[in-house]
Amino acid sequence: MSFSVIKRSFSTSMAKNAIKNVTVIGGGLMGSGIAQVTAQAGQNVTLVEVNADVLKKTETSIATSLARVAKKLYKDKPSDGEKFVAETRGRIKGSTDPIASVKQADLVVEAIIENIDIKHKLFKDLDAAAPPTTLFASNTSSLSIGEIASVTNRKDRFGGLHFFNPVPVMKLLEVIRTPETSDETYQAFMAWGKSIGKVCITCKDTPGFVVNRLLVPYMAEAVRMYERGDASARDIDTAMKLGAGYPMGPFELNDYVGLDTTNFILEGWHKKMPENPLFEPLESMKKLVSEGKFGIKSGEGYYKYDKK
Ligand SMILES: CCCCCCCC(=O)CC(=O)SCCNC(=O)CCNC(=O)[C@H](O)C(C)(C)COP(=O)(O)OP(=O)(O)OC[C@H]1O[C@@H](n2cnc3c(N)ncnc32)[C@H](O)[C@@H]1OP(=O)(O)O
Ligand SMILES: NC(=O)C1=CN([C@@H]2O[C@H](COP(=O)(O)OP(=O)(O)OC[C@H]3O[C@@H](n4cnc5c(N)ncnc54)[C@H](O)[C@@H]3O)[C@@H](O)[C@H]2O)C=CC1
Repeated sequence: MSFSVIKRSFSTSMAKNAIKNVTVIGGGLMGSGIAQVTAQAGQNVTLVEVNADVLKKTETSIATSLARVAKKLYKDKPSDGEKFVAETRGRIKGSTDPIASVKQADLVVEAIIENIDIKHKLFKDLDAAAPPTTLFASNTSSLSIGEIASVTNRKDRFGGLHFFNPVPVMKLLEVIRTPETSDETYQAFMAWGKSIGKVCITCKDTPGFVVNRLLVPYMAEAVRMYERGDASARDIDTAMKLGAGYPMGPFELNDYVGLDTTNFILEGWHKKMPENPLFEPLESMKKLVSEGKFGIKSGEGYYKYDKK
């Protein structure tokens, strides 16, 4: 009896605190997807970018992705698909003013470039501007959530929400709690992840969390095999797709994510953990990055791509 009373008051307080207004900072590859899936779930999104031109590009990429989702969801009724796209887009408001964008926010998800100094500057400004109840999260791939949160006065209301690329397709959300993230914040993150259709797992604030801590060494060993001449990149990719059931081989995935990103992660972890041989930098990847060959986004990485 007393249990059911407690349960009711807990769920009432959760319902009262449900996240409805989300601000996403950064509308690149990840931020555009995060904004899209949040709006698809019926929540209001403010999407912040550095200028109007980038916002326009973000808007186009969300429209393209939404059209793919609509085609799948409403294949027998295209008019409903059009309505879905229009309504979802209508819930996303673009902004170039991060300070104003957080005034009404229940949750802020940061997805700007992977640079600790730039993230620190942003969160310092947002912390001063946002209501004390606003929850903050970073989508960082490789940095420490605690270190990012250290410049704010809301370390208990700060955690990691790590999405996967492409966000509209990948079902996983890693919810990261630091030793200072409160239980209430953690529960709110888990509930929010579920509300936008993701399957949440929890991980401590350790380098790479779960997926990247396993994926990066795997990818690095594949590159070492190629550098030793054991097998070609194409054959390693074919082997891992047909022999291990991966949707993409390690070189295709590397080109898809961006070699600049994986190289940055590896170098950062090598600097932090120089004794760990898994994170030794990769000569072929460093060379490609120095030549501006970042993978699909630049037209060439381990493979060549037609520029659209
Ligand atoms: C090296 C490690 C370094 C880590 C660096 C940091 C990175 C991180 O922090 C975390 C990460 O994100 S790690 C990367 C995780 N992502 C992956 O592993 C993707 C693996 N690839 C795939 O799942 C499929 O090839 C994929 C889904 C991408 C494409 O599938 P297909 O090859 O079958 O191609 P499609 O037929 O075009 O697509 C399949 C269905 O998905 C829909 N779709 C794809 N992209 C979409 C998008 N952007 N928006 C909306 N819908 C999308 C597409 O419509 C299709 O749907 P169906 O028609 O129903 O099949
Ligand atoms: N690329 C990937 O597969 C994944 C990346 N991540 C993480 O997500 C974050 C974003 O990565 P991507 O979307 O790949 O990068 P991206 O380079 O595609 O997008 C970053 C966007 O942030 C914008 N930006 C930079 N500074 C800003 C600021 N102060 N205010 C507002 N916007 C700003 C840039 O204009 C750019 O459009 C990084 O922390 C990355 O580690 C996480 C999961 C997967």
